Amino acid sequence: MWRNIARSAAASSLRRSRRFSTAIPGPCIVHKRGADILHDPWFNKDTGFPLTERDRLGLRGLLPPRVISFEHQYARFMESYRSLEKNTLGQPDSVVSLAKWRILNRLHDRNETLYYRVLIDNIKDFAPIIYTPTVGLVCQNYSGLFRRPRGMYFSGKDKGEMMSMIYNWPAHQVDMIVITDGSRILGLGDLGVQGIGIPIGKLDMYVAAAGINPQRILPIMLDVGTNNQRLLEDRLYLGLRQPRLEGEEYLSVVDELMEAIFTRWPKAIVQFEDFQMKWAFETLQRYRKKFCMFNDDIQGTAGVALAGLLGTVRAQGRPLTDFVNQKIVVVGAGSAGIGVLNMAAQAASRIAGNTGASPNHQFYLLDKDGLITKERKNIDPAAAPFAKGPGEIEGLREGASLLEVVKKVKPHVLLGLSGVGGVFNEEVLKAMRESDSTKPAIFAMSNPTMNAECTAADAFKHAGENIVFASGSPFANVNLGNGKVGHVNQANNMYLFPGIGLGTLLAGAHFISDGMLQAAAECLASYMSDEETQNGILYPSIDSIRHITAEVGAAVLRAAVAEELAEGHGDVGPRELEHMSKEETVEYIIRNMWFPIYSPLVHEK
Ligand SMILES: NC(=O)c1ccc[n+]([C@@H]2O[C@H](COP(=O)([O-])OP(=O)(O)OC[C@H]3O[C@@H](n4cnc5c(N)ncnc54)[C@H](O)[C@@H]3O)[C@@H](O)[C@H]2O)c1
Ligand SMILES: O=C(O)C[C@H](O)C(=O)O
Ligand SMILES: [Mg+2]
Repeated sequence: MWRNIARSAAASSLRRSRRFSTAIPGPCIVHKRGADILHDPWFNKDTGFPLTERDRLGLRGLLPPRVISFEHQYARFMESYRSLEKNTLGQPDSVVSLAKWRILNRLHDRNETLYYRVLIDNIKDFAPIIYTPTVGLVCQNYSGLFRRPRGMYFSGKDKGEMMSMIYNWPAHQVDMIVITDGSRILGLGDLGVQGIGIPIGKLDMYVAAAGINPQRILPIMLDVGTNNQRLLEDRLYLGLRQPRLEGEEYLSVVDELMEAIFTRWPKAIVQFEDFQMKWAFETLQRYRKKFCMFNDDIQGTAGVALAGLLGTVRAQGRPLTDFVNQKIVVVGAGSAGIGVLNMAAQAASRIAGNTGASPNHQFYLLDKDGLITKERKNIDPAAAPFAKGPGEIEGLREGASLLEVVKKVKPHVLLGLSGVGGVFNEEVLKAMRESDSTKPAIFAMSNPTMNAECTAADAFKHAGENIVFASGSPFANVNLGNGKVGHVNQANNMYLFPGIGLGTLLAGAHFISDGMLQAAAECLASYMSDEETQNGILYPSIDSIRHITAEVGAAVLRAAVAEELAEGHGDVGPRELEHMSKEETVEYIIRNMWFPIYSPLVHEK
């Protein structure tokens, strides 16, 4: 009975997702035979190899005789996943999440086609396991969890060797690379080499959401040491046991890696992820015009937050032009917080029609030392444009506490990117009841869950039921009683980075412009209907992430075409891209999404 239910549920979700599949899978060339294929997750089909293929590839006798269909393999995996869920009921969240991660990771290591199919079809359930928040726990426990490597590892000790090392990667073509130096993993700090989990999780989202072929992705860890004393003393730690490289020494290592990457794959796109603030901004500035790259924490996050901020204006039933009047308090002046403010300021001045008035007078920025004003000593240059002058903050002093700021400003929006769990405490949330907005917005965007500025339940309890709430990590909707539900949005850059990467790739752009990023944010902002935003729903459900990504990708591609940055991809040249309508561009993007289906394997020496 259960088997049938599991199978029919699997079959219906397979049907649902087929709209993204290409009709008949073309053959796939493989340069291996026999057991080597079974041990290669790109090509392995486990018991799914048809008999003719077993003969052709020298697999006969290496597998049990019965051939199991893909649908049956899928149902079998889902059954074991569901029984794991049943068997771990009542155990601590971290134990359950890690057990789920392990079973998914084992499949990932064995059979990527089946892995990505279950991931795509069950993205809402599985994203919190392979991505945020569980990926944070995985990074924290990486040395103990390590079984086999994934991606590439470059270290400070490889200086002078990177250009040849990059050719050790087995794929001929790589489209998307996510790279970290592990220095600021989510809100968990410096995790050194253990941060490799982040590029892996981000690239899984690229496959699931953007349909990038998993044979063309590459997670990279750049290990320049760690300043995390606990890791340096941990005998199981797998990274370099030395303090982080700094200054020119650090930059020369990153330079060498970037040169190596783009020498081998000139058309690749590189996403920088979870670099500590000083290097996040510095590397973005250094490489942005030279290579096709972006920083997701600065630029991806900014677009997602801006879409949410515009959504909160619509949620109040006000026209978008009212955005310039919104008082926004940003807590956290790091790469993410400053990135958000830069993009919000650009949007405000666009909306204000470039009147020349200071676009950011409605923004308030706090860091660990409180409100940032022009009196701040050694102010970070990136934060300086948002520092308040004496005339702008009557009654507030340099370093004023968050509570003081909220009480005085009565902001429309309170947005946290501080990495500190619980800083939106009961008093702060209660103070938001006095907000000048009819629907105050609370964005607790820090990750993972423990580091969120507040929980969803606390936000609705203390700040009131009429708030709009969003968090970076997933929380369940809140039951407000009397049949009412407090909707929880997930304000996470996963809604944008896959579309930014895919749109740039298919445009064949060599540079990711502000216009392309702005197009991505605007596309996400306009995705929801007025009715949805007025019900506090600012972002779509993650179930539709492939569709959102197709739309965002098309917006990015069209912006690249408009700016004459598109050079085309494969057989499709810039002229053809130029002549595509909006709908045709979305269709083009969808047609180019890889979909997990077993292809006939053809051996070639
Ligand atoms: N939801 C998303 O999509 C998303 C995207 C990017 C980053 N993030 C999260 O945002 C957080 C910050 O990321 P980042 O790259 O900006 O980090 P960062 O280290 O560059 O910056 C953190 C900032 O928070 C400030 N801060 C620390 N303690 C504070 C306190 N008690 N009160 C006020 N400010 C405080 C610091 O002074 C610093 O300015 C992380 O938890 C990260 O996971 C979420
Ligand atoms: O990784 C995430 O979930 C979002 C973001 O990039 C972060 O650093 O927190
Ligand atoms: Mg990040």
